[in-house]
Amino acid sequence: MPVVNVSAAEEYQKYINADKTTVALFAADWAEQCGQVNDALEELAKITGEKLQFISLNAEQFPEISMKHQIEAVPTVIFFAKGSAVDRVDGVDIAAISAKSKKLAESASSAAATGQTLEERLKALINTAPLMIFMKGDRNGPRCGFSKQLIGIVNETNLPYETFDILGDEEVRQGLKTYSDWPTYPQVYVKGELIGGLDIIKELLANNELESTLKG
Ligand SMILES: N[C@@H](CCC(=O)N[C@@H](CS)C(=O)NCC(=O)O)C(=O)O
Repeated sequence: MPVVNVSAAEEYQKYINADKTTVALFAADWAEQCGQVNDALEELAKITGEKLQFISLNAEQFPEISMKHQIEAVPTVIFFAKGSAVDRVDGVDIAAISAKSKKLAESASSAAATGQTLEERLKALINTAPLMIFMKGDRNGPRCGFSKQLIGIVNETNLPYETFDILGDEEVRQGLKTYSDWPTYPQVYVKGELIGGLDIIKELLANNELESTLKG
């Protein structure tokens, strides 16, 4: 399916709320670079056609939508999964748009192959191990100070655990925040139940309750 030029708000809503992930280009006629991004999306649509859908809309024609998504410059591309913005690229960064689109198409394929919904996938992921940590990076290379501190504390307990790098999967990164109603990473789960982030782990440590809590 080629890039669909959306001309009504209802049409836009229908696309972004669909089961298929939507790549939406916020554009303006006067900004030449939007054409470049549109052409790139047309090419991506040929490759990822079945997995993703592509739309473009005139940002100025939809001021409320543009404001809601803080469109400060055109072109901006926003990736929507079931109505929620899960990622974006501001400006003409064709490589980033292409990489993100391909990644989302891949995760759509794996979800389709296993027949899993995102919720089922998240549930399976948080139950991967009795002690499960969702973080930025991994235990050998945490990519955020909070995740690094958390790994340092958990390592002291010598308990076995598994990690999931949310930086490699935007759908999980955003989806788990909603699923668990917890807006940040790291997130620590024991037997599928959320314990909390770094502050909670520090609190448990200070109260001498960390090891017993992590054992479940
Ligand atoms: N006070 C938090 C600190 C964690 C935090 O603020 N994480 C931020 C920055 S690494 C985060 O995950 N933001 C959301 C995101 O990056 O998706 C805790 O106790 O875990």
